[in-house]
Amino acid sequence: MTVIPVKRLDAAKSRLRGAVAEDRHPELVLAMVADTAAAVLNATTVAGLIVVTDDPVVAAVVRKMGAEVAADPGAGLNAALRFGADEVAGRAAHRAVLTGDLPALRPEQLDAALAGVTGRAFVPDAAGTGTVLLAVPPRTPLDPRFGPGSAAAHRASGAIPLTGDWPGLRQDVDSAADLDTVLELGAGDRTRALLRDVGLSQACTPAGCAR
Ligand SMILES: Nc1nc2c(ncn2[C@@H]2O[C@H](COP(=O)(O)OP(=O)(O)OP(=O)(O)O)[C@@H](O)[C@H]2O)c(=O)[nH]1
Ligand SMILES: C=C(OP(=O)(O)O)C(=O)O
Repeated sequence: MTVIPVKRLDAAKSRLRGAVAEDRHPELVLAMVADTAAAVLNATTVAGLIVVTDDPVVAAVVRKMGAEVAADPGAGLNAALRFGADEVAGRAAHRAVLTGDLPALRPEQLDAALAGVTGRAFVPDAAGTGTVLLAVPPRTPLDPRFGPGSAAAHRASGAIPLTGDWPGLRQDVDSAADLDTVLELGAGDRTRALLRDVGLSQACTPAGCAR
């Protein structure tokens, strides 16, 4: 089972504000969440998805896609993750938590990363400082340490870093520059459509991408 935490859309991705017009910001965040969720739900090794959120729009969209929704306990990101992981304990071999800002995630990249989970393990983000995925086998506490410098915190807590050729999995979107990168990697349909709509899309050919 996989868990994705999502902040309320009016508060989410504050560092990304300004990348698109203010009134389109919630749509962009939602599109990235939906593309992340779609990739997770299409992964063959994932038994199901639970989204921990207090946002009614996010809840409605991901439910329609086939995810379950749990209310955010309201005590921050790691509390939301612990709560989500507890909700699915005993329902699957492995539990994985994933950030909701991975619009270029591909199901096969998630499958490949999860195949390497033999103990408590994490996937650092592309920058190497943050974390995009933390996973545990049965009966192992999740002990999430997301937040600034989380890759070092997960490593220091004994989690095994997993690295592989998983560019879509590792590329989270925190800034406007990250949007360019996910477009180059190949963002999911919803994110690409939104960015095209606001004039930020790229035209890609086998020779490369150009604005
Ligand atoms: N349910 C829940 N999700 C959270 C919370 N804080 C962060 N998240 C989610 O955790 C994931 C990773 O968080 P960040 O990359 O820091 O995203 P963010 O907090 O929206 O971004 P900034 O406002 O720019 O810090 C995203 O999917 C967020 O929506 C929280 O308190 N509750
Ligand atoms: C919350 C995190 O993401 P970011 O640093 O990308 O905000 C994290 O890496 O723990």
